[in-house]
Amino acid sequence: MVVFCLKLLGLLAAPKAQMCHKTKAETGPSSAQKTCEGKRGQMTDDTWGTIQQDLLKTVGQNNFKTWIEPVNFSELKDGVATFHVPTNFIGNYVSQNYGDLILHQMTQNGADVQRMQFKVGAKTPATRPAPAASMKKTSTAAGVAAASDSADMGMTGAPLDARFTFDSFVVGKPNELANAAARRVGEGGPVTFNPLFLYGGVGLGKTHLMHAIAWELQAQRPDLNVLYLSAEQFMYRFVQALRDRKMMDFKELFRSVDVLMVDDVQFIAGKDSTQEEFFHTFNALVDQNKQIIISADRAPGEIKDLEDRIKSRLQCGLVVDLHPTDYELRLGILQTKVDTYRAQYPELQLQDGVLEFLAHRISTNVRVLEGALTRLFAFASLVGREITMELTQDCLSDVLRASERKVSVEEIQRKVAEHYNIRLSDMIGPKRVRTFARPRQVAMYLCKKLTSRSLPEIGRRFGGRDHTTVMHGVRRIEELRTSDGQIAEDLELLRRTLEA
Ligand SMILES: Nc1ncnc2c1ncn2[C@@H]1O[C@H](COP(=O)(O)OP(=O)(O)OP(=O)(O)O)[C@@H](O)[C@H]1O
Repeated sequence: MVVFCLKLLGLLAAPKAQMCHKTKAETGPSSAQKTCEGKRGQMTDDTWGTIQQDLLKTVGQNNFKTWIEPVNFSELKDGVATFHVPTNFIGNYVSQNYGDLILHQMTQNGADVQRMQFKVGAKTPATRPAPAASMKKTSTAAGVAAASDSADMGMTGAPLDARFTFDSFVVGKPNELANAAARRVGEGGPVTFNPLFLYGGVGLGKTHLMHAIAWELQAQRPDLNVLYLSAEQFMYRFVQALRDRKMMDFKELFRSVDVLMVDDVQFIAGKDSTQEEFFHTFNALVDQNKQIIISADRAPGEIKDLEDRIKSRLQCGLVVDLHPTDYELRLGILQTKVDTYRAQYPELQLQDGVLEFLAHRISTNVRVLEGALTRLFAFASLVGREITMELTQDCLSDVLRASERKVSVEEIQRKVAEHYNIRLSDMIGPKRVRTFARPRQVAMYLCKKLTSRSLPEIGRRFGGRDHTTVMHGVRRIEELRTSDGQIAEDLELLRRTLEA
């Protein structure tokens, strides 16, 4: 029988980051290990305490404090040992580096353990549940699959991450509209725009905002049935219902929600029958004036292999995008994160200028930015040193290298030509009319600012022009940037597109 209870509270059981540590022990402890067991399968907090003491001896004080101490044993059930960890990063690190060791110690202490999983969150959930996994992000940095939440979630939605709330979402110019729209929908008032369509590049906060809306709806309108799931999960449910001949149940379930939230809708592109079902679900809910919230990595019209009728439906409501982060937003996010880290690592000193440096240098997505900061704090704590510029460059050299801008002259020429709606050949060609000359100068200016090419090199790429022509062009745009609002706006937009 299908479970009809979609109340958000019922959807919140599984963790955000379940990291299964599968090792050779998955096939069962060795016979030698089995013989040394006392009470088979027993494992208590005390046993974990004993194991921790053993681990302390093996890994040393510093590693122990950083990695093992924050790990809390939760339960051992059906051969699966569950631990709670404060962050994904710690869970992944422990799983990768100490997984075998912990498993070994547990077996030595008589525990019948075959597998371990690390869940982010406190051991005993407070009013809010422990951070939970969304179906779409099932793999972890440890390269292991998430636990089988997909198998046992029945017909409920994906759990929510307790960290993804409006309170923890830092608002800046690039995301203020998306944030305002999300907040409005989160109030659960009369449906004004349907659907709300949020889109943006990787790691810019789409999922964070979706979860924040769901949390807010839960607080403001506990009477509503809210269903949050990824498009992948929607497809999974659909296929399962087809297989089990339970399509009526499936339809009824999806049509009985008050708010349907589907994350990463681009996933269903090219999947014909899933699209068809999604289309019918969508229409049925809109007809009943039920709120739909969708996220995707691009605008509806730009999702390839998505049927036109779906594209047009998705465009019917409010379409808002999360722009690539700017420097101020990145700095704001870093400062907010640092405040939380200070509680976790009170002894750590952070030199002035480090956050500004990171906000300047890491211009990719927020996930990368967060990851860099987490690594930096963990590293500084391990080596017991102040976070200086030098330590930052050492510790994050790979991230910093990967984030170096690699915009090419050709890319700039193409984007600028597109922006001003002229042909590429006219931009590079000899014509001097203003319609072509100004975009050409803008492109030269951006080449100078965003690439490491010299003036003569740039000149060569612009139809063999002399370096003095390039210099003149760059200077002219520099002047116009302060006196002509339109040029300033064009430059900002182009720079953002090129750096995205
Ligand atoms: N404005 C913000 N304030 C605070 N944290 C943010 C912000 N934007 C993104 N983040 C954080 O960055 C990480 C990535 O965000 P999220 O998962 O929401 O990205 P996404 O847009 O869904 O990416 P993807 O396309 O990969 O699914 C999350 O940890 C999220 O909390």
